[in-house]
Order: sequence, then C-alpha cells, then structure tokens
Amino acid sequence: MKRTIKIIGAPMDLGQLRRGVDMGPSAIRYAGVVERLEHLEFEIEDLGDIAIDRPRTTIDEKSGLRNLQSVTAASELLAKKVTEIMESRSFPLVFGGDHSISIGTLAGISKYYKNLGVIWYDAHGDLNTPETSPSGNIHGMPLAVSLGLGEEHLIKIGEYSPKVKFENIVIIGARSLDEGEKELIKEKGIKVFTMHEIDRLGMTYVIEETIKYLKDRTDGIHLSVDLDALDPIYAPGVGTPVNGGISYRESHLAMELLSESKLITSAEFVEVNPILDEKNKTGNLAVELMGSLFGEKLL
Ligand SMILES: NC(=[NH2+])NCCC[C@H](N)C(=O)O
Ligand SMILES: [Mn+2]
Ligand SMILES: [Mn+2]
Repeated sequence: MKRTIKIIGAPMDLGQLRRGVDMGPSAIRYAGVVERLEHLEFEIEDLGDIAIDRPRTTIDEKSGLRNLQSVTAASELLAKKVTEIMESRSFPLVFGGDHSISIGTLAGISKYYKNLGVIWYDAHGDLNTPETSPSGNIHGMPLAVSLGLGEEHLIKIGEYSPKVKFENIVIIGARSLDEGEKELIKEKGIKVFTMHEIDRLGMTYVIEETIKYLKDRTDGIHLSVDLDALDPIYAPGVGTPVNGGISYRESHLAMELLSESKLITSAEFVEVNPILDEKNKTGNLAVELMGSLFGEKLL
C-alpha cells in the first residue's frame, strides 16, 4: 500500500517583520510539489491552507511580543489540522510561512510520541524567549516554546507542555545565535552542529551522528527545515539570510541520508518568501529537497 502524505499550508507572516513569507505555501505549490512527490511512492493529499487572521501589527504589553494573539490563534488551528493528519495515520508535511508555525506543528504531532525527536535545520537556534529575544519576533522562539520556555500562551498551545525534551533535539547549520541562546545551549547541553562542525566533519558524518544520537532515544523524528539554513546563494528568498551557509549539494545529501534512515515521521519547510526571492529559486529548492527527503535517487 502506498503511504499518504498530507500537505497543509500555514501562510503566516506575523512571527517576523518582512512581508511576503505568507505566500510561501503558494510558492512551494507553484514549484510543483504535488507532481514531484506523486512520482515517488506516495499518495498526496493537499489539504490547502489554514486561515490566518491578519489584524494590524500589535505588541503584547506583558511580553513585548509582536502579534502574539494572532500567532497563538493560528498555532492552535494548525495544531488541530496536524492532529487530524496524525489521526488518519498519514505523514504530515507542513509549508510555511515563517518559523513560528512550528509551535503549532509540534503541538499537533508531539502528543503521539513519548519521545519525539526534532531535527532543526536552520541558520538560527530559534531558542529565544521574551527575555532573550533581540527582536520580539516569535519566529525566533518556536524551539524554545516547544521545550516549554517562554510566553505562557504559546507554551500552552495544545494544552500540554513541553512538546519536546532538550536531549531529543539536534540543530544543524547554526551560525547566528544570540547570547541567551548560546547560554541555553550550554546550560542544557543541546546537541548542535554549527557550520564549523559541518565544514570540519562533513555532512555525511553530521547526519550519521544525528541519526545515531536520536535513533534509540526517540520514537519519531520531526524534520524542520528553515530554508535559511542554506547559503543565501542557493536560498535568496528568506527574511533573515546569513552568509556562510549549507550548500545545495550538502543539503541534498542530508535529505538523502535522512530518507535512507526511514526515521523521519513528519516534516515542515518554512521561511520561503517569494517577494524576496529570485524567480522562485527558493520555492524550487524546497521542492527539490523534498524530492530527496522522500526518496528521489540520482540513478
Ligand atoms: N526562523 C528564523 N528565521 N528565525 C530568525 C531569528 C533571528 C533572531 N535570532 C531573532 O530572535 O529575532
Ligand atoms: Mn533561520
Ligand atoms: Mn528558523
């Protein structure tokens, strides 16, 4: 029997300041994602986008967070949709939208696992709290929120917390970490492969170590791909680009190795912003990487 992948889009741009990332799900669809994955061994069902209430920008008085209410509401809605996908025993594939959507994705997925693993493929740690955030942007906080740290409404989404344990996450591609994030990583011993380790050890080693590390301690692994993990040469259509990123080929290799491992149980691709992009280069890249993740081979 063919496995079913169910796609859900989260056209969210309220977790940061650059407009246009709400068009990410469309950009990924225009890049031909359904056709590409259908070619592989999957049944694809595109459930469309969740609705996002987009009022004028607000700043929450207590936490200083931008658009807290709308992000909270959207996260609850996305968590529900993702839960429905889980209940139907399909593979949830979520398109962003800025990375704040992970709060909802993980809230929807994690209750089905005692020990969900998370691979965070990103230039950033997204481990900020209202206290450590330099920006007040919620897209810099989803991993912290999922670990049970930060603003109370966000943490409580799905009515349980934490969604993931410190020892069950691996960050790959980090090269822009804020001071508070660095402290948290050291304090909690979070597993991080920065660009330094990728350069030094090579992507094969990094992914093999990641798999070794997560395999026995987890019962499912969510892959969160922020397109800014890649170098802006390959992914110019992102809101917070950072030079010195992962290459195109290294990223395919990472996806191919994860595909071979057969351990990935859900995935999301975020931060594609077609307004900042060059002829949908970043949307196309996301779809190519999904091809490798879901089993495309060169030969
Ligand atoms: N998902 C992202 N692109 N996050 C970027 C976060 C940037 C910065 N660390 C912040 O908290 O604002
Ligand atoms: Mn990022
Ligand atoms: Mn991110």
